[in-house]
Amino acid sequence: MTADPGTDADRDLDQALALVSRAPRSDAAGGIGGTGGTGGGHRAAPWHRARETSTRAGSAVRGRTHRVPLAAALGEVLDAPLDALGDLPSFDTSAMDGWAVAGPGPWSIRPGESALAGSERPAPLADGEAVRIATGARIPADTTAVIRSEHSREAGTLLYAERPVATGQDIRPRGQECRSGDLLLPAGSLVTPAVLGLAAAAGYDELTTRPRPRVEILVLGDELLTEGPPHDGLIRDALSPMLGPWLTRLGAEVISVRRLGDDPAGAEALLAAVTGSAADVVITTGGTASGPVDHVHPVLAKAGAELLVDGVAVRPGHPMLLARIGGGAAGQDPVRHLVGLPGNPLAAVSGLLTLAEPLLRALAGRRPRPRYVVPVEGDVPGHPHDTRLVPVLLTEDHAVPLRYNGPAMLRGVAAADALAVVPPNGARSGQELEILDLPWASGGCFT
Ligand SMILES: Nc1nc2c(c(=O)[nH]1)N[C@H]1C(S)=C(S)[C@@H](COP(=O)(O)OP(=O)(O)OC[C@H]3O[C@@H](n4cnc5c(N)ncnc54)[C@H](O)[C@@H]3O)O[C@H]1N2
Ligand code: MOO
Repeated sequence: MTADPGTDADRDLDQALALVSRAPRSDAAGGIGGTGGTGGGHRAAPWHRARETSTRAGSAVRGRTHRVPLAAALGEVLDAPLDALGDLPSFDTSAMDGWAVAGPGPWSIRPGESALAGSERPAPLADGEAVRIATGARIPADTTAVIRSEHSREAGTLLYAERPVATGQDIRPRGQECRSGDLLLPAGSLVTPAVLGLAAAAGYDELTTRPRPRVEILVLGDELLTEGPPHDGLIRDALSPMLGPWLTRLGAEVISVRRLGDDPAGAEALLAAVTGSAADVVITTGGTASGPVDHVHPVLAKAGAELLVDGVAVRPGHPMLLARIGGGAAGQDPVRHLVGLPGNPLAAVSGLLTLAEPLLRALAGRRPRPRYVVPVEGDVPGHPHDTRLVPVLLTEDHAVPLRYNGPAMLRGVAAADALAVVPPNGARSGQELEILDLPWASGGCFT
């Protein structure tokens, strides 16, 4: 933020800045975040608690719903149960290529006729009769069994079984998988490719789902180049190319990515987004600490935002924050959240996994990701008070920490499968560490 504001709006913002720099940071989150300053103080939220707060914040928002064609529902969550619209299979079906037979053999072959999948139902079988049938074809009335072609022998007009024949064998009876009205999947299920297949098999053309949370990304900073090598104290913007696709992989709909300067116009644009964005979540990068032009906190104060998390006891990324805007006393205004990611690129990744991911999952109606642990290979140094998130490669049975894991570095995480959660004071070789999979490594890419 620069001095010498020219307009009323600039002056307002400047006053807000002055207010915030005099007063201790809001503690409105009931002690969740703390006064923080740059967020790394002793009142920063413990890492697990910050994630829980984020999940709770997302779960508290009444979700939107929409009805969409099957393909558009992929990666969203069902808002209504998936009930069987009819019986499945909807008719008695042959499970094998072979013969439909009635009664004990040998059977006389019905000449010139085959029951094929999708074709009309053949005439009922008389006792002692056999008709050629294909997998998926409708079973003629009065059939007692299907005999696989490789278990049968034709001799002239007669058919012989080469194995004992059990009544009902290789017939899939109508309703074997479900009866009309059965619950196939409860509301809250994630629409995976398998769910799309099931929904189609059950006859659905559309599904009612929770839409993806809309995200707007605001990259703050004057020192950022959009092309070419870094020069003259200017650096490349590493976050714009990374965050959009990453958030998409986390299940968000990214509606815009904008760069804002550190000048009053940038602060005004930030305020406008905080108070009026069409997004459910505004994600900012940079400007979270206490530098002379760090204006995220002052803008949030001016917008009357509630700081739910203001600093997290995690390295890198401790100045990250989560704020709630709107909602009103009676909950009449739309609720929007802001996740403030620190500008250092690995610190931004840390904030993405700590605050943005749990928030987005909850807003999308998804359950928190299951926790799992893997033994670490080698001792890992810890921070005396804070959790560390360390990029790791996953082998069959170990997490192998990677070098180049400093807050300003992406070299480690770019080669990583996951981040390991290292408790305060570090971990001994073989100790089990919680693992946060990166979305492309965990196979969740269809979202
Ligand atoms: N007095 C203190 N200063 C700082 C503290 C502190 O506790 N006390 N914390 C440090 C830590 S830790 C972090 S993390 C950063 C957070 O800083 P900000 O969120 O305010 O971010 P900036 O100051 O804007 O930038 C920090 C750093 O990151 C670079 N950056 C910013 N945006 C991008 C981008 N899009 N692509 C690549 N690199 C980016 C920026 O140039 C700076 O080098 O604060 C410390 N300071
Ligand atoms: O939180 Mo900062 O990430 O240590 O650079």
